[in-house]
Amino acid sequence: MDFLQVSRVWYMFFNVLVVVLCLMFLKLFLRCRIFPVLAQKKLRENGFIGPPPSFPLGNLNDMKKLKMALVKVEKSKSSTIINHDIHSIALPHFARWQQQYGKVFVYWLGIEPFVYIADPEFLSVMSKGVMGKSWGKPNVFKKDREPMFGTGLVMVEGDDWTRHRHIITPAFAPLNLKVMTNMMVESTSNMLDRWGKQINSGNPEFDMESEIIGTAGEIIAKTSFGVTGENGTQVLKNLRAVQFALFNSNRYVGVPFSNILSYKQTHKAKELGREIDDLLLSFINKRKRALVEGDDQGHDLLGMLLKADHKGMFTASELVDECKTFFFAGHETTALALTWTFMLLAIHPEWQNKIREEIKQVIGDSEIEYNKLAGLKKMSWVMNEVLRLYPPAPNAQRQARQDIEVNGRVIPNGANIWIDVVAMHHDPELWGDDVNEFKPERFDGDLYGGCKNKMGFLPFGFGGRMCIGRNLTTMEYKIVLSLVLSRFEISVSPGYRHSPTYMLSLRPGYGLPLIIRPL
Ligand code: HEM
Repeated sequence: MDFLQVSRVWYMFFNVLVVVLCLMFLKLFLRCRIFPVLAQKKLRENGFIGPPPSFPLGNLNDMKKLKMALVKVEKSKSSTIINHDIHSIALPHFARWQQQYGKVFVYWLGIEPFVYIADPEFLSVMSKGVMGKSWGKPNVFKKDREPMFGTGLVMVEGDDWTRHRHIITPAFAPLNLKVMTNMMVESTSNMLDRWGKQINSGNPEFDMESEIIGTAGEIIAKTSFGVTGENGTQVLKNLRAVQFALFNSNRYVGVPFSNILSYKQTHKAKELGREIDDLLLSFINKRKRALVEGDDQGHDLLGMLLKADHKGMFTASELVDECKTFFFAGHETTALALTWTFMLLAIHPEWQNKIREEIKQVIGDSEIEYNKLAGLKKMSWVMNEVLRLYPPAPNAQRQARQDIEVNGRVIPNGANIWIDVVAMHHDPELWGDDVNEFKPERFDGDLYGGCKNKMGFLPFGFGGRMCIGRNLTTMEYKIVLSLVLSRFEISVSPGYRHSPTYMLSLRPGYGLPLIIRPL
């Protein structure tokens, strides 16, 4: 090849490279600038306005500033005040924007538009025309939370969602849950014995949040995939570490190339995710072999799925994703429902007594039996009231996979939807003037607690995608609460600082120190 030929090849290569780079740049420009501008125009034409976004952060900076301002105000306040009017404390940006733009508006996470909804009437009309399988889950979260949920039930869409939901639903049937009673009693009793020892040694103060999260983690690992012992500890450790890497950091979800900015955490979460997958996969394979040999005694959700799944409806990796999903969707939510319950009962000893009385009547001195739990009616009111005031899942999310018309306005295909459950649960127009008071009796004979619109009370979401684990949660809630209140009385420690904080879920910002005394 002479010099002329070589330089011609280089010239062509260079030209191709320039074209490829230009195409890549064009694609990027379209995705990051043109499409968001077009989406904003379309939303505005349909009457959806909101705080003006900037490029590339959207409204993330405003959110941060409002949060910082709140932290300053909070620091100047007395720490002893426990106020249940928490919307502007936990979600100050939404509270502020609601005052300016009403109960439906648009805000931006980076280049992703979110239609914010705190109006149950709007929500009701919007969701009427869309079936469970036709809803999307925001792609931006799907990608971000891949190590936690993979393509499990929380994230899957379309016909795949119908298939997953259809296979999984029977695993949560009452007969299957019944056999988990002993697993829950055992883990809770171990925790209470530990408390007894600590109290006897002269220290009656406990951080209830971490106590309950530890026990709920153990319970969900046992009831979901039967993991105990050393394997169980390792899986639990990794699962928590993934969550920590993803959510205890200041990440810019929705901002182009944000993964590079938070490369360390994202990479760590992915690595841990892969380790969890390997651990669970080896565990699942072992269980599959045991099942074939007629030797699987697992009364957990995985056991139910494996038994129902003998025709191979789920692949091994789908089973792994479902196990992770059960853990992440079910562990902290249940733990937080209990944690907030203990806070509320600690400041309302009269309700501790009422429930204790009910436990005596319904369960007496006998062992806890699944069939008796339904008789704990007042406890159900308390659970509902806690989920209303402090919903562990403070929002529900969707993504439109088609244009959706709501009262003549169109939510365009691709727009994300953010339903603010905390706002609706604290809206005096829906609940009346006593909206921010702890009044479990509002649920006496009324599943919606007197809310003026049934879509205004959504602790477990709505429509076909409503939480599949709500019966499991109710069972665990009642078992743990019955065992704790039968042995102990609780009060708030002077060290408690009331600061409900949004961190994917709604949790106490500084833990929940409580004083526990044997009865
Ligand atoms: C207090 C406890 C719990 C709360 C507050 C809660 C709340 C929620 C909410 C708000 C949703 C979204 C619904 C929607 O988008 O409309 C959901 C979905 C889901 N939850 Fe729960 N949950 C709890 C416990 C559990 C438990 C114990 C499990 C399983 C072990 C579980 C598994 C799931 C799954 C798999 C989904 C996705 C359902 C689907 O998209 O088809 N949850 N939950």
